[in-house]
Amino acid sequence: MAILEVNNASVSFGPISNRYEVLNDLNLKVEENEFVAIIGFSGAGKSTLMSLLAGLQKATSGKVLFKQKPISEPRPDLGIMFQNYSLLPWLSVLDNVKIAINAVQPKLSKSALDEKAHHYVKMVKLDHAVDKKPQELSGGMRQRASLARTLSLDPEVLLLDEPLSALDALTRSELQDQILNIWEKNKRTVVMITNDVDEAVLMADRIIPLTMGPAATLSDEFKVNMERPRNRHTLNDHPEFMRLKSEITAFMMGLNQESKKGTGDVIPMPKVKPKSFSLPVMSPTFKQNPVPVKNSSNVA
Ligand SMILES: Nc1ncnc2c1ncn2[C@@H]1O[C@H](COP(=O)(O)OP(=O)(O)OP(=O)(O)O)[C@@H](O)[C@H]1O
Repeated sequence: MAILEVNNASVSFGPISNRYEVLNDLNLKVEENEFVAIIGFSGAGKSTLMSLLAGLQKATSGKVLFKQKPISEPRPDLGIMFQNYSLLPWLSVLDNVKIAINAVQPKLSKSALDEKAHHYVKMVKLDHAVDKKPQELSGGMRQRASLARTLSLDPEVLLLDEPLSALDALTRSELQDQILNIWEKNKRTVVMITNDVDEAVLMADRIIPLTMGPAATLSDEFKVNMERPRNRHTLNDHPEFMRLKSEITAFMMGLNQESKKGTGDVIPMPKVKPKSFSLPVMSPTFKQNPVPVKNSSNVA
């Protein structure tokens, strides 16, 4: 039975006279303990989709259900990690994690809270920076602090909006493994947004492309029929990995081409004809000694 379900959901912004439809008629079913990757271009509406799944954004039409019940507001069992970190700037890394844990487990003793917060900070390899404030961290460190905070809530569903995009390749690999570990060991459900096809194939059970906006929608999925644990070191030689990677890449390039059709490249000209047009006949003296014409745009 699906733990998370989207039924014919659309999201639009702006007044009725000037509606901007970001998402159109989305349908999605995520089963318990599944790992689903959503892949899409910048501006397609991926974050809007995540906000919709997290209960932060209401659907203009259609429904979003968690365990068969409509999601009306954010809830701790749907843990979202935003692309833009959203850490509290006046709190240290440790306190940012503590405040999140405290919100869902207010009765935890001070020492238990401290221990739990340290556990998650260590998990994302930020133990050397526990006392640093967000502005003292690099982008990648902020991303890790944000991930620690989301993981510390121990949510049933992890909604990860490009969680690894600001990381260097090595840290990115390490955190991919961490997320996979947490998902496998704790039997969690993950919906992750990424724009990295390799990452999606390495991590997910299913990969669902989001078409280009406006009015983006979810395309047919790609199933990743590869045994787990997947070995990142031999992945490039795996025939299924190579097949999926090339099929998904070709599909995404097709979406990109499709969205360019009829836009930007050729500007349609209005269907108007000048009434009459003839060049003035110039006198011989003008040809020999033309008086320069002052152009308003280059007059000092
Ligand atoms: N609250 C809002 N009001 C009006 N327009 C919005 C709002 N939120 C998002 N949009 C518009 O919806 C579109 C999709 O935005 P969204 O942030 O979901 O895209 P994205 O795929 O996550 O982009 P990126 O990968 O660049 O972060 C954009 O054109 C954005 O301007």
